[in-house]
Amino acid sequence: MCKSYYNGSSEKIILEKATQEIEHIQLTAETHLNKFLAFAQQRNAAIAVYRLPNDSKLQILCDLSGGKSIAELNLEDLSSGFLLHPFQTGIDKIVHFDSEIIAKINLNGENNSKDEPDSLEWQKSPKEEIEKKIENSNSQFDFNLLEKGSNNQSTLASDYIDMVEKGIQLIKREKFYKVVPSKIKNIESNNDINLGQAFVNACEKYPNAFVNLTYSAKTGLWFGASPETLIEDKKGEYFKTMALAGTQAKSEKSIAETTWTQKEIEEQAYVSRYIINCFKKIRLREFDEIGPKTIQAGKLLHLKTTFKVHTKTVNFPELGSVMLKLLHPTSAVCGMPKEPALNFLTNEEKHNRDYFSGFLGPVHLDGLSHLFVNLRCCQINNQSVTFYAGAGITEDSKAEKEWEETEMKCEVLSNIIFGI
Ligand SMILES: C=C(O[C@@H]1C=C(C(=O)O)C=C[C@H]1O)C(=O)O
Repeated sequence: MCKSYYNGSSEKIILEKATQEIEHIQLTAETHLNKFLAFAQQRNAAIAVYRLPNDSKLQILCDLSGGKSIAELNLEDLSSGFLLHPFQTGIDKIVHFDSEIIAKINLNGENNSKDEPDSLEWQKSPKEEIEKKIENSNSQFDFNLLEKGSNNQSTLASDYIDMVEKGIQLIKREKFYKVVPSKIKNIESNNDINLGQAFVNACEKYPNAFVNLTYSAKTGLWFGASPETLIEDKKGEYFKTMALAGTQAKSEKSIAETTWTQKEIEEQAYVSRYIINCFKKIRLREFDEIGPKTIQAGKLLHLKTTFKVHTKTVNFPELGSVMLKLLHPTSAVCGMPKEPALNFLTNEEKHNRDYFSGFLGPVHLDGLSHLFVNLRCCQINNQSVTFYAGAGITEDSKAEKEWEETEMKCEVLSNIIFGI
């Protein structure tokens, strides 16, 4: 007869020990992210980490081939993945990361404690061996291997103010009605940024932003927390876009009590009008228009109008792809009319906007393509970080105030990265 040595209390101890061990190997979101980023850099892979607005999951997408450059964008032709598009069209910098590996990290609900483990879920991976390699990796992302920043001269306040004054003069002479000059701010870094921690902090601080961190040898390392959707296209269901413009610092007043000046109301109305003109070009008349409403993006407030089309009702399955071509660059980041405003920016801005005020986001993932305007972003280089920001100018603009606005916009991430 087989004797059983069952002993309730020792079994309990074994179980407790095993549970402790499992908890020990469960990691925080910050540690998971740092492992993924170091792995991607070492393998020459492309990686996109993002958190959609008001979501509790961090999504990680990795392309072991390092991403593909695309000559001409056609959303319909892309496989499921992540897209990065620069501000300027017609330059060789549109890059698509294929969704070869997909993982999700569920943050621990509302009272997410930084020391509590966050569960990692593998949704798609080519080999178990890769999962193990990432999970067991102890190496760190090496900032010394990044390029030195090419946009390395911060824009001087006096140069920015001169550019804005010049823009106002041209508006008065009716060359255009609105233009959005941008600047860069370069801050030296000692190459010891904790990317995982910065990402998780940005998610907590900006719950309704699209928080994103992308890296590939082709595109470099970019970090952003964008408040602005360019297109949201849910196959067979809906298409959405938004007119976001007008900026003020959040005061003691509640959002409901916030008031806007004529200048900001006009500036945002131009963006709405621009979107409606794009709908007109394709003879689309049926859309919902919600707003303008005041929304909060960290310490800043903006005016936002949402446009929604029920794609099934209007029988326009390629609406997302068509609207994307018409919308970019919108008058929220370029100006109106588009051509003269763009010429002004090309002639006057001394830096290259690169991916700033372009667009980025997941494409064809679970039937959703959600592209955001790349705002409140920075490029992390070897020994420096370059922050980008712009401000919408109309006839009633005050140049010094616009400079202050760009400073506040740079602080969105410089605060997270450097505490300034
Ligand atoms: C250009 C930026 O933001 C855009 C310009 C805004 C404005 O001029 O008020 C507001 C929101 C964005 O559409 C930026 O963040 O750099």
